[in-house]
Amino acid sequence: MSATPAAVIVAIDGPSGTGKSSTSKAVAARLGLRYLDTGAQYRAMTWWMLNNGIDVSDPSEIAAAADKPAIVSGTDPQAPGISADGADASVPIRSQEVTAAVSAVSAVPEVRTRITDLQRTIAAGTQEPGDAGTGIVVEGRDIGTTVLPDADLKVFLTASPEARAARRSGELKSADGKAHADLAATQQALAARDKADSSRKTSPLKKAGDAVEVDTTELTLEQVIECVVTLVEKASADKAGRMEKAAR
Ligand SMILES: Nc1ncnc2c1ncn2[C@@H]1O[C@H](COP(=O)(O)OP(=O)(O)OP(=O)(O)O)[C@@H](O)[C@H]1O
Ligand SMILES: Nc1ccn([C@H]2C[C@H](O)[C@@H](COP(=O)(O)O)O2)c(=O)n1
Repeated sequence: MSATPAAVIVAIDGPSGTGKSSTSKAVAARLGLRYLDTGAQYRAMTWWMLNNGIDVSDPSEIAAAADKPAIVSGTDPQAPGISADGADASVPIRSQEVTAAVSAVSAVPEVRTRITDLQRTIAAGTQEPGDAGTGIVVEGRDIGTTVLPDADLKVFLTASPEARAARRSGELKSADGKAHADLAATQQALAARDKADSSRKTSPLKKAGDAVEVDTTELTLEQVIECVVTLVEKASADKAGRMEKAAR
């Protein structure tokens, strides 16, 4: 008889616009797992700094302020939510101003240490009663390499620059109601953010050696979700099998 599925820790990394958030939320909702958007945490830190007069072009000012705001992330995949010092940050963290500054803020080691500690506490489930021993899907840039190197499953999503820009400008179009977002400008902005995120010294965007790479360029979102659900179910069954064997 097969073992009951085990609670799993899933790391989903990749560049911007590859589908990490959409996929992670849907997979977590389907499998009854918690969900953590780590990009939202870096964005909330950036938003707080912009609102509190921190010069985000000065790494030493960023470092000195890194331990100041209380960043609280929800883990419900249907309504994750995020706040900074008690203020709801869910909407403003998606502004152009925050997007333009977040790579600089997230490159500062003191910021990364602070946010990484938070991420590990949330993943361990020790923050909220009832979370301990429950699984989670954590998405970001360095989850498989640095934050949760012992994750039960690591997935690295990719997509061509053209596909990613088309997805993003579709999003911008629906947000501002204008007929066309500038595709070339969107592609350029994505490339600049990828370059900054993958070339920083501390914990850059990188595929973990043991991650499963999924190229989403030619896949619909639903196909990507199906693919990752299958990978998670297998990782969960394998883990349950190992636990059962160890208990014998
Ligand atoms: N396979 C896909 N096919 C078509 N559209 C997709 C696919 N995956 C995601 N999308 C769409 O692309 C957009 C970006 O997706 P999403 O926000 O999930 O990417 P992301 O990797 O989390 O980006 P970021 O790191 O910038 O937050 C969304 O509008 C989403 O619906
Ligand atoms: N684990 C992570 C997650 C995010 N970041 C930084 C780099 C991104 O450009 C930025 C915003 O992320 P997004 O909301 O676009 O997923 O946050 C990081 O450094 N490490």
